[in-house]
Amino acid sequence: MSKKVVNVAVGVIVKQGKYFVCKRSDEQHQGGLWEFPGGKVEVNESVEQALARELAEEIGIEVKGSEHLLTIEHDYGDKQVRLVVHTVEDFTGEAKGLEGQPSQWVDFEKLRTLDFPAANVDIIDALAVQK
Ligand SMILES: Nc1nc2c([nH]c(=O)n2[C@H]2C[C@H](O)[C@@H](COP(=O)(O)OP(=O)(O)OP(=O)(O)O)O2)c(=O)[nH]1
Ligand SMILES: [Mg+2]
Repeated sequence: MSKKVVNVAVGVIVKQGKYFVCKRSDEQHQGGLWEFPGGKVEVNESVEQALARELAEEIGIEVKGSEHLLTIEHDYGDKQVRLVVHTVEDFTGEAKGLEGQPSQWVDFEKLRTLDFPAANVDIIDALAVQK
């Protein structure tokens, strides 16, 4: 039987050339690493709906528009994920960690030095190409 794949909506929030990242808590899967905010797509929800919901819940912004960047399938061994990554430049509100998670705005040079889950290598590569 093939393993269940968890669909995750991920948002790369960009403002004035900087990227918003949050730190995953130690208890979470891939805990202690930086992430682009987002979360699991629920049943009867589109990726865009999940993205808007998760970004409202986790960082308090309202997404007005987003662009698909790439989709990554990655098997962590204990969990198989499909990250559907969107770039979000069109939003209202001030991004902040609403769930107590550390967060920061970083430029690309800093972004590439942060510790992310392994699947995120492809996201950083895609952003490097865009620049
Ligand atoms: N949000 C996010 N998840 C990522 C990234 N990279 C990566 O491998 N993941 C993985 C880690 C998790 O296995 C999964 C996302 O799950 P999540 O913990 O954010 O899901 P969620 O917000 O719905 O939270 P919960 O229900 O687990 O509390 O995707 C990333 O950049 N951002
Ligand atoms: Mg999440």
